[in-house]
Parts: sequence; structure tokens; C-alpha cells
Amino acid sequence: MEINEDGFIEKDKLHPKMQIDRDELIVSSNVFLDHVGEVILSINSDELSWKLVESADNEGRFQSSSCLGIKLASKVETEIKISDVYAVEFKNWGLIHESVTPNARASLLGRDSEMYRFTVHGFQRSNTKCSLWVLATYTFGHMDLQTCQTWVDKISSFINKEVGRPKSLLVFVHPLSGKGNGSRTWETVAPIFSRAKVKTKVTVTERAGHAFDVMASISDKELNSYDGVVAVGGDGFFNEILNGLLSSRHKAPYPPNPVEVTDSAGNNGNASVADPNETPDASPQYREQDPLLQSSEPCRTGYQILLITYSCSYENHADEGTSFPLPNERFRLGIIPSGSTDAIVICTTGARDPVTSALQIVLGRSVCLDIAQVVRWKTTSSSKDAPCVRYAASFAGYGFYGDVIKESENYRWMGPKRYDYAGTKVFLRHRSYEAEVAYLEVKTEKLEPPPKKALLDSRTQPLWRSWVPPKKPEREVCRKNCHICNESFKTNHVITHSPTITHQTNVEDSKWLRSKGRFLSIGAAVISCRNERAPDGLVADAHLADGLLDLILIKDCPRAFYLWHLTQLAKKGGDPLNFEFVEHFKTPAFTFTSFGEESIWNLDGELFQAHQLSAQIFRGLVTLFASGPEV
Ligand SMILES: Nc1ncnc2c1ncn2[C@@H]1O[C@H](COP(=O)(O)OP(=O)(O)OP(=O)(O)O)[C@@H](O)[C@H]1O
Repeated sequence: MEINEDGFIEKDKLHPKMQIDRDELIVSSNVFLDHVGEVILSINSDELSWKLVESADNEGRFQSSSCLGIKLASKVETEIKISDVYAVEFKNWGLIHESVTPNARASLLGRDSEMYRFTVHGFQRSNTKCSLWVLATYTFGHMDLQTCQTWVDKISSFINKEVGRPKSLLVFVHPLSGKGNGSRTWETVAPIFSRAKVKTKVTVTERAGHAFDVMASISDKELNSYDGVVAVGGDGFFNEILNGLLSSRHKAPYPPNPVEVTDSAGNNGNASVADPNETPDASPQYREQDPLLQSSEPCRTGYQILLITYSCSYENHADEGTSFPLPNERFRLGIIPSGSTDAIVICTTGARDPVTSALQIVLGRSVCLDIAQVVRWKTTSSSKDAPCVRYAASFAGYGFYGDVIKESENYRWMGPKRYDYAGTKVFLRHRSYEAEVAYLEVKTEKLEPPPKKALLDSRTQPLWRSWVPPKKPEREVCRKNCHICNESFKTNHVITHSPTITHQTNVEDSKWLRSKGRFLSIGAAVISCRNERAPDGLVADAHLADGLLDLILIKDCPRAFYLWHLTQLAKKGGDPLNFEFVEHFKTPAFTFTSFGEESIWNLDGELFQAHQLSAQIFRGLVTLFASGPEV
């Protein structure tokens, strides 16, 4: 083994004839680790590791610390994966503290000493909750400046080879979100971005709609110069950015409107598949009138539905510069949680923690997310407006959910507590709404055929009367590297319509099923929507990217029963869907018509008025900076 001038042991010197990529070689040298002592530091393409140089006793043997004959293992970390290192910094001349471990060979003078230093920045999982990532820094020192600089260069070169890490990001900060601490949240995590040398263009919003306007008006060319956009705020703020991104860029046929579905279901209940090559109807009656969406090109396919799925492994066309492809694996969306609910962050990272989210962003973690396209056909019972499109990443809800959001707007000053207060008020009112919901049936191996009661009118048979004690169904919870989200990209109930169409499958067998009656609430969850009030979420087995909405219909029932359902929602391990008055369907699309005057929806926590709407899911339409749900 040869030792070079910098004190590095380079294994290639052992094998001069071997043709090995230099960077794959293990390199190591003796340095001092702050608070630990002298270590042999080694690096390869996977990890940076160190091993304590233990002090030798007078007889030349290494001492080991023991207690009653039991060898004590050091609790100090001895390695970090390169994929978990987000920065390395040269720190110039300064203190390296003496060892806190008794058997370590201390720094040069046996106590704190000054030398040149460099710090490696990464993370560790919290001991109490593995989804919570905490910052970890390791400061190494050496008397020789060149040795430290060589280490910084080596570690940097390995970090730079990590794929998918962002270099440049758009950041929107909602200063008033949650408890009004959006700006402080950003100040806390901004150093992580600067250490990781990620450039950030930060906009602190001045009003609602500010981030939407920037995202909708930015040119595709400029957008392509960024690796993603980060929202520092709540779910509503993220929703605004998502809509700004998609409003003019996502071109897809609308889902069928409720009248067309009712007509088609009236004929034979079968849905047919639209021809993807069909030219969208751009007749003036469908031209978008919504102020947020003036630039969008509407397209629709009559009463037929086109189900669309995207694969996470598509090719990337972003380098074309002048157009912005969707989906877009390179351009990702991130959230630094600072809102009142933060359900999207909790479902995609497993934690509600700004540092965890910031680390997952700078380390370039990715997860695909379904997006629901919600089209409003009528705002009120009498209006004759043009379709208006919104996108939702977590949830669309009517009845109780819409009323809580509407009521809570009056109590914004309360901060996050407004939802509890408004929720109690709305619960005590116990209103139900007459409506009709039609949803597209999907046949998958896992799913039971929809029960016949879906076709019943609850006005003639109140379903809660036949209540039976809940029986726990098996739930397949979405987790990191979820096989349902990964595998069912291959299933055949949808048409693949990625940038390159890969296959088409008829959905002729699919039927629109209808449920009509009085509902306390109607909810469509894109993801499980776990949050602090509902620890398992609204739908525990909803998935991030399975291409399905979880439609939850809560039929009119006595208040006590509804309270029972709500308490199950609020309980970890509860069973809120296992009641006779609750219907749960997994579907790629549904339509809704109100028969009363009420028409308030809640989209990702934001108000949306719609008397008639339809919604469809776009599988994996966006990619998030997140490591996936850790439950
Ligand atoms: N500077 C601003 N002033 C007022 N409203 C803003 C501003 N910036 C954004 N908004 C709007 O505030 C709304 C709520 O934002 P956000 O989601 O961050 O907070 P929240 O309601 O406290 O959290 P959550 O959605 O998690 O319940 C969003 O719809 C957004 O459009």
C-alpha cells in the first residue's frame, strides 16, 4: 500500500495495471473527527466511512472500554451514504474538540486543538420517528490544508455524480400561511439550500393568486431553466401553484359532464372510450371564461371518457426549451410545510417537518402523484357558464367538507384552530344535501364489485337503518416504493397517453353507476389525506399514484351516527368507512349534480363553487420532491 504526499492511501498504487475508474477507488487517510478523535476516513462511490484509531496501551495493544466484562459499543456514527450527503464545506483553521469517547486517540495534544477543517452535511433518521430526518454534520480536521481541500474535492465530486438533485428552484413563500410563520419557516431551511448550492429565486407572495399568476405567466423556456418549484405554505397554497403550472400547459380532454353521463347511463350504463386522435371541440361555447384560465385551450370529447395514465419512467423532453412537457420527471414540485393542515406533505414524506422536506428536495428524492382534474359545468342551478377547470392534489369534497371550509373563512384570524371551531358549528347544523353522483366502475382483481346499494335512492331506503357492527377490512396502505403505485401502471383499465402513447385498452365494459339521494358529504380523495386530525387519513388505503380516486359518499343518517364516523376518522386505527351509511368506491372519474341550492366544494382546502361538476384522475401527472410515504 502506498501513501501519497497528502497522506492518502490510494489503492490503485497496489494494482498499477488494473484499469479501474479512479473514482471507484477507495481512498482513505487519517484525520480528526470533531468530538470523536483520530479516525481513518475512507470514501467510495457509495459511502463515506470512518473508523476510530484507538489508543494503544504501553504494550502496544488497543484498549477497549468495558464495563463488568461487557464491551461497550460506541454510539458514534461511523458512516454516511453519499446519497444522504447534501453538502461539504471547507471551514478553514479552527478548533477540533477533544474526544468524548474514552478509548479514542485524542487530537494531537490530547485536548482541543486547532487545525484546518471541513464539514460534511447530511441527515440521520430521528430515533423516535424514522420518517423525521434530522440534520447531521461531521467536522473533520487535519493540520495540512491540502489534505482538507483534497477531501472536499473528493466528496464534492461524488456528490455531483448523484442524479436528480436540483440546481435551481423557484420558491414561493406564503408569509401568512398556517400560524403566520411562512417567512420564518423559509428562513429556517434556506441555509440547507445555500449549503447544497441550490440556486433559489424566492418570491414572497403579497396576495392570494400571486403565485398562480407567476406560474401561469412564466414562459415555458424560463420554467425549463428551473428544476422545480417549491411552495412554502399549506395545501391551499400548493394547490394555487399547481393550478398555475397546469392551467395553460395541461392539454387533455375534459371528463364527461353529468348530463351526458346520465344520458349514457340511461341508455345502457356503458361508457365508451374516446378516440385519442379526435380533434377537441373548440366551439365557442366551451371557451374558458374563468379569469384564472383565460389562456387555456379547452378540449373535450363529448359524453365519452378518456382515461389517462402517465408512467414515472417516461422520457424527458424538457431540453426542447420552448415547450413544457407534462408529465415532467425533471421538473418537480416541493412543499415546505407551513400551513394549517399540510396533508400533502404528511402523505408524501411521512412527516410534517420543514427540515425533512428541505432535505428531500435538495437530495432530489422523487415520487409520482396523481392529480384530479375537476371541471365545473354550472356554478349555480340557473347559471349557464362555460366549463371551468381546477386541479386538486389531495381532496375534493362537498357538503360537510365544503361547509367547514366556507365557515372557517370567517375565522381565519384563529389560525389552524378555525377548522375545529368551524367543524363543530357545521356538525351541529347537521345539514344534508340532495344530489346525484355517477362514478365509473373499475374492475380490478383487488376490488369487490360495487354493491347493489349504490343504485339505491336513499330517499326510499335510509341505509343507516340497516346498520351492522363494523368489520375491519384489510387495508393496503401506500408506503415508500409502493407496489400498487408502481405496478398498476401496467394495468389495463386505462389508456396510456404518455408523451409517447404506449398502449390503448378498451374500457367498454366499464359502467357508470349512480347514487342519488341526500348526502351529508361527498368526498373524493386523491391521496389518503393523513393529517393531525385524521391520523390514518380520510381513506387509509388511498394511494399516491394508482390512478384512482377514493369516492366517499356519506348518506344522510342521524347525527350520532355521523359523530361515530367522525370519531373513527380522528382515531389512529379507526374504521370510518365501515358503516352502512358510508359508501366507498375506487374510481377514475365521477360526476356530481346538486338538486338543491348549495354548491360549495372544497378543493385542497380552498373554496370552489360548483352546482354541477365532473372529475377525473390523471395518473402520475406531477412528480414531487419527496421520498414517498413512510408510515
Ligand atoms: N400573501 C398572501 N396574502 C393572503 N393570502 C395569500 C397570500 N399568499 C397566498 N395566499 C392564499 O392563502 C390561501 C391559504 O394558504 P395556505 O394553504 O398556505 O394556508 P392555510 O390555509 O393556513 O393552510 P392549509 O391549506 O394547510 O389549511 C391560499 O389559497 C393562497 O392563495
